[in-house]
Amino acid sequence: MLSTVQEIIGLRAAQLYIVIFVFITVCYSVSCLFSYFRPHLRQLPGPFLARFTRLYKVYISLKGDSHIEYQKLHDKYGPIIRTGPNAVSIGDAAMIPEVYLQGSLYQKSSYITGFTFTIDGQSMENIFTSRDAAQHKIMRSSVAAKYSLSSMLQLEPLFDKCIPLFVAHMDKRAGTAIDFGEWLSWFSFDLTGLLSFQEMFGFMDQARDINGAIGAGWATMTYGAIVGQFPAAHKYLFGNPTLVGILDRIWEKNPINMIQQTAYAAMKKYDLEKPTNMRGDLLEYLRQKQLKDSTIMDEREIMNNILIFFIGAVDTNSTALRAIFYYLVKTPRTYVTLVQELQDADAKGLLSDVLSFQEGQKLPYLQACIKEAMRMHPTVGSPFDRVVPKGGAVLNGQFIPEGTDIGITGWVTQRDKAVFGADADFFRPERWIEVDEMQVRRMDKNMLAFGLGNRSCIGKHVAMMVLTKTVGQIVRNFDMEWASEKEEWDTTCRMQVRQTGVVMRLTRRG
Ligand code: HEM
Repeated sequence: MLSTVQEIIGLRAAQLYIVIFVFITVCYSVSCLFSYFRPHLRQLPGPFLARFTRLYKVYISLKGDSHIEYQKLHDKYGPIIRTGPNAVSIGDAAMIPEVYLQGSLYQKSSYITGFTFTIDGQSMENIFTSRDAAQHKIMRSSVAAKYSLSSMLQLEPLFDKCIPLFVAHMDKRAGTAIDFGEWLSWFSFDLTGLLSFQEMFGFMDQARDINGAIGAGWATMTYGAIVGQFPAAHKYLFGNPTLVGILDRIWEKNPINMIQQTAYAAMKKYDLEKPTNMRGDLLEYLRQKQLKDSTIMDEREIMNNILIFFIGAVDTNSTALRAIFYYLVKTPRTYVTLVQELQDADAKGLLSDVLSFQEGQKLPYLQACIKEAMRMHPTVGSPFDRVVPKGGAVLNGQFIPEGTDIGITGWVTQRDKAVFGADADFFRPERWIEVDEMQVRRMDKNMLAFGLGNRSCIGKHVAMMVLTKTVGQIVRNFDMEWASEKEEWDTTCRMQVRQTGVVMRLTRRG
């Protein structure tokens, strides 16, 4: 083909390559120039490179510090900045209601494209990735009841099986320095298995990342963060069932396979045993739903829901737990206060052997520590992008054209000194307790830890149960100290902000 073209136009190979290169360079430069001058966006401040190309966002994603970068950018350029040819970041919580609280008016942008799963040879949208308002509504409402608070309380006996196991593992290692951050990941994976289909994977028992599942989950985050900038590429990469099929055969032990295979085995077991007691796990709910109406919940949809439960829960819960323990240990005064609250409640006979969720909810300092750590370290580090609807929007007096990706990150709004006070950069749980309701509401309006609106976190109740019960039970039993040679942890943002180097020493309290 190439040689025919050469013959026709009479060029040598080298000359032809130069022509192709020049042609592509000119096209790319022209499209960059168009991007730069995009009406209404060109007057917005922001980093120079971002005006031309999406590669700026890829660059800060790969650098791994976008959670910090967005803070710096807003400090430098103000509340509305241009972060891409067609992307804007907002740094003022006053604009949260416009972007996130208008039902489905502002649809999710394509930043989540890379997070679809291939199930039985078919690439499927899920609750997190769906950008079609009607499809998302059906998906979300079909499982909403299971994620409700009352339904989540049925899961409590499963927590009470897993948390004592975690405590026992900590007992075995008491007095030695351990990578507590890793342990939280292993605990979270095992717990999620129990809540999903009553099976633990054995991460805690083996004290290792089985099949490299947690590491591979992180690689998926990196893939998602980059492909989110070039969503059209996804269908040729991990959104391509043929490619995924080949990879699955070469790499049998990949984590999604591992979860799927364990889930299929658990489904078979469930069907065989036909349990009549209310087990409370997600699989039971989905199977029962399917029995009532298999058009809403077919076999693939069951697996889709199980996978999103895992992807939604494992890393987010462990990241939040790491943040809470880190800030408590690094601010010893707060650790002592929390121990005192737990001991006082214990002395009054208010606590069960394994702290119940309801008991934990009645401990104001515990709840304040959780909220404050999630303020200091929101799990998601990049803005949750939405698309400006038809007709455009006026934000802070600035017209933003329709089709623009627009987003806000909690890493900016949750450190706003005008709202949280001059000490907003410090962990101080008391800020949630010592003020009146009006100030709490004011601070809550800046909080994006679980997102807001119709795309906010559906798993918030599960998460609050994990955090309340786990933190309460560990702090109740152990003293903890920082045992890393390094003074600080390391944080890397690939959409989620993961921490490494959380080395601690736990000592059983007498
Ligand atoms: C501390 C733990 C957690 C944090 C901080 C967290 C955070 C978030 C945030 C910020 C969003 C909104 C993203 C956006 O607007 O684009 C979200 C959505 C979501 N989360 Fe969580 N999450 C946590 C735990 C969980 C758990 C335990 C589950 C499942 C059991 C879960 C499942 C989901 C799902 C399915 C969505 C998508 C909802 C939708 O688009 O309708 N999350 N989460």
